[in-house]
Amino acid sequence: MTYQEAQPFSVALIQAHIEIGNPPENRSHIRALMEQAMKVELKPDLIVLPEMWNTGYALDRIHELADKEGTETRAWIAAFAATHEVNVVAGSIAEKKSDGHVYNTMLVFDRTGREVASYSKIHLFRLMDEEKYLQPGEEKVLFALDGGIRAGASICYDIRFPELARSLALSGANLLIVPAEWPHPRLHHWRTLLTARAIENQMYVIACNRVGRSGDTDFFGHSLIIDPWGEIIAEGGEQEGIITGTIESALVQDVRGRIPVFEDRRPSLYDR
Ligand SMILES: NC(=O)CCC(=O)C(=O)O
Repeated sequence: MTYQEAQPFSVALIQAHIEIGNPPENRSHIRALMEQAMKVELKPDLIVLPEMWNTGYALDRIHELADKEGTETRAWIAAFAATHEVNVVAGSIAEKKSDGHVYNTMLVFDRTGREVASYSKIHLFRLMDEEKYLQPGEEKVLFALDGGIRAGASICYDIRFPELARSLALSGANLLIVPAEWPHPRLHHWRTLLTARAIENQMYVIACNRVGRSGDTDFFGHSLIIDPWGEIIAEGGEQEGIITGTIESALVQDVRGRIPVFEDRRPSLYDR
């Protein structure tokens, strides 16, 4: 299927609870929610999962729990995508790569089950000790969905670095996808930063956050779909659920035409 600019593209965000350190339980739970998402009246064109959904932040056991070269996740998500003919941004998983390090990695599959991209989080979050256990990725990643939607990858803490989203937009992204495990008390930061990334880059932002308690941390959900004008199209509550919305990438060109931010940039005057 090839995406046409004026064609609505429907999205389902799987705002799930994640069981710390229990990949088999998380796999079957996430799969059940994905099956449920395929049964809604408006069949999604894209499913998005939250961050580190296989293990949660079980960082002290992450070398033992991480998916070895993402083999298991790749197999079942690819089969799901092909069976249901749906694009899947498989949030992110703890992936142990062949270099022996564990990465926080996003995997992306198209409707035929072909893997079209993988992105490892480049900014590790010290407040949750990521830098002690994980290896950062070293490159930004863009990918196309249905041949017409150009998406940029970003994972959770990455959204605090406007340089990344701007660089993805300058490279052609009209949509930013953000899997997350973002907890209280920073709901205000979450909503504000995501909205700012949408407004300043005049792009859609789709952000899927987990819910539930892990240790003494409360994850608040509030998954968001934000349009290029900064309007919130859909927002989850604090309970588990599937958040749906529709995007039209023609709106990106419309907003960029209304306020010519990209034409008015003065990069020669900025430090970087
Ligand atoms: N998993 C994360 O990267 C959390 C980021 C976060 O909570 C923040 O405030 O930034």
